[in-house]
Amino acid sequence: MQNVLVTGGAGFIGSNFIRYLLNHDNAAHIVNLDALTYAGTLENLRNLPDEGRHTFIQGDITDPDTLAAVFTDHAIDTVVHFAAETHVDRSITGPQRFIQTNVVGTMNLLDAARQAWQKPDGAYASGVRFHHISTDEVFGALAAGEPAFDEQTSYAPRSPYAASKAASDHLVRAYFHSFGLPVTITNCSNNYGPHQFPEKLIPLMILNAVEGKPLPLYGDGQQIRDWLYVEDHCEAIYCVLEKGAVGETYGVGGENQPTNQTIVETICDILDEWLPKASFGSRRSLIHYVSDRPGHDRRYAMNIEKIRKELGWQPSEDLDSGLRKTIAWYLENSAWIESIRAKPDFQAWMEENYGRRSVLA
Ligand SMILES: Cc1cn([C@H]2C[C@H](O)[C@@H](COP(=O)(O)OP(=O)(O)O[C@H]3O[C@H](C)C(=O)[C@H](O)[C@H]3O)O2)c(=O)[nH]c1=O
Repeated sequence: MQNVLVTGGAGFIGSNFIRYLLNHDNAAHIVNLDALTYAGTLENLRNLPDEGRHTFIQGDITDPDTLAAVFTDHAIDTVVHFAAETHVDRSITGPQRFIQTNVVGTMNLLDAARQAWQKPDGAYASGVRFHHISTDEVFGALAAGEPAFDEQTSYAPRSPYAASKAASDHLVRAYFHSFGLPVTITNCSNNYGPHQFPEKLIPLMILNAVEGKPLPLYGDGQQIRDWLYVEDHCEAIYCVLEKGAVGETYGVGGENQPTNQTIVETICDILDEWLPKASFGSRRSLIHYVSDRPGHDRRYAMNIEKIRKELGWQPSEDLDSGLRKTIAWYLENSAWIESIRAKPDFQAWMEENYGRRSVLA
């Protein structure tokens, strides 16, 4: 792994991965290709360790010419593909962009890798790897008590976002089987941690609770996610790049499965402990139950026995300490928050989203 193309490296997980790689791998040079859509920001790349090994290029994976030039100009030997539209609510109000970026963009990237790496005899340059970052949402929804998803679970996506990621996973496997492209895939559970865009549950609730704004829980708030601290996720990806077998898929989860209500209550309690007492009393009083997300998946959970047994990875962050680190980061990074808030798309989305949901209780 010498010249690593990270797509979507100005986003939440991608920028955390770049930091992780620069800290843990002395040799890797990173080319970060990011379109800087609403969720990507150069603020995520401030103060990188060993900055000289990071090159930023603004560009879109839906443009094949951009991709061909990046592979040629930078002699890319490894791809770690994060670039995607990721917010389920946005996929419900506007699926088009999800298909363009997540499906067409992934296929373009697979084509570019194949063109750059495949020799005339059909063999590939040695040591090349295409790693695809995916999600446990491709497996659909679990009921309470059902066993967690694993690598054998059938695909059953239910949101346009999940369907687009399922399609991208199928394409990556198709390029392995049809063209021999050396691929690996990870399907991760819900990430949280520093630099996450505040449209997602945890950062939205932190910022609203700090400001005394309503905390909108969808439906009954009893949905379950499997929360994975982003640095644990980055470690898992690095582990798969180092030790994972070509053609294989690995599930990555956090083994923390509280209800959404418990997560939000815990955030409120930590802020009550850390900040001066609010005039309205406990921050839990800000919780409002609002109309549910259409087709809301009840529960996700990822079985991690394969990656644990075969590659020796397991998450190390427990939810309470991970949440405390995350909340501390948001409290200490007001400049980052202001830069996100200044984005016109952020304001428009928050207004539209709050307007759409009626407060039920
Ligand atoms: C924003 C928001 C969310 N929620 C609920 C909806 C979900 O049950 C849970 C988490 O929602 P969020 O939108 O943060 O994430 P998911 O829909 O679970 O999907 C996330 O995790 C997977 C793995 C990905 O692959 C997605 O890219 C990622 O966005 O909280 C609320 O109750 N209120 C809110 O205001």
